[in-house]
Amino acid sequence: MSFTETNRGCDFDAAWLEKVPYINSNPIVQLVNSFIEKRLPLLKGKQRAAWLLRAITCIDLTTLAGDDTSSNVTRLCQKAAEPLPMDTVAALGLADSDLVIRTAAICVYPSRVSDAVEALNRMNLYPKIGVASVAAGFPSGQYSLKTRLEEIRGAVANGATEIDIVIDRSLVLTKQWKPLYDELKQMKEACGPHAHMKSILATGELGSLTNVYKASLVAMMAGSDFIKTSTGKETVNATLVVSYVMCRAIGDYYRQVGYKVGFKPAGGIRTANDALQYLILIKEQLGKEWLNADLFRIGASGLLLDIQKELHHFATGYYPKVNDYLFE
Ligand SMILES: O=C[C@H](O)COP(=O)(O)O
Repeated sequence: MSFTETNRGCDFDAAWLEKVPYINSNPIVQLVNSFIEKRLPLLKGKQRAAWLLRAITCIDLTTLAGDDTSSNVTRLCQKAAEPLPMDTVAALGLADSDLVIRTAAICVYPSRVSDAVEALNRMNLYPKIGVASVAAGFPSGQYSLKTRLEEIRGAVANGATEIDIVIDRSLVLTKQWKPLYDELKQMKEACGPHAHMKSILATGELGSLTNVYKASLVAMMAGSDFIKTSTGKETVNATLVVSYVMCRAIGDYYRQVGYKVGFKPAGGIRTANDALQYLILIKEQLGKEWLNADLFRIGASGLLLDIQKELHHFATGYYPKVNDYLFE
């Protein structure tokens, strides 16, 4: 990953938000289902394998558990560096190629950032593999702004290269768009000039698709480098329908303001098919240029195993059993 100073924000535009029409979910559900049903079966054989490899390079490999320790964070970093077993890499014909398959980043709690930085440094992969820290009172956002900002600064000081902040959903539910913008501007400032800010909207708690669209716009106006669906801790996490709405907002923002903002679905993405559906959606909505780790991430703790199994089967004709992974 390259880290350049980013400035994707613009002034708060209340008139733009007022013009946003009511967004009805029914036609979007039908539209999304119909194009995914058509496109997904068309991805077969080598093309499907290539898309799965692409998906791996866009994963923010995540552990966000109360029992995380330096050991499991170290193992996560090793997985991020070598997400596919050697025999799969060899069978795919990638062993001698220049193509290095790694995940884009790992994603951890703020107190595990130093462990991740140390582990990646030992492999000379920091910051080639990014260290994303959740912050700002993850997952609820229900803390004072002061402590939320301090948490961001602390994670950056410990070496986080990306900060996944959560928004205060109460500001959306009470339509306080300008206060939301002001908070997010301060969070972006707390990230400093190098750490990228991903804004988690927690769409499952925003009440309506219209709110999802408006919150997406406000997060982008405030300078977010990415907008992200969910923490993985809400009752409803990433869905294709909210992703469609967020991608519409990203496309509209790009046409109006001129900045490309990234998209990160997260929460409950577990299978190769789940991942491919998001890739199809992004390509359809935003175009091929968004299909890389600078503009697209998948936040997932449990997706890699399913992709590993499918690629192994594709390359060798053998479906590994769970036991095959026990001693990795
Ligand atoms: O940001 C990433 C999410 O917390 C991951 O959610 P997951 O554990 O459901 O994959």
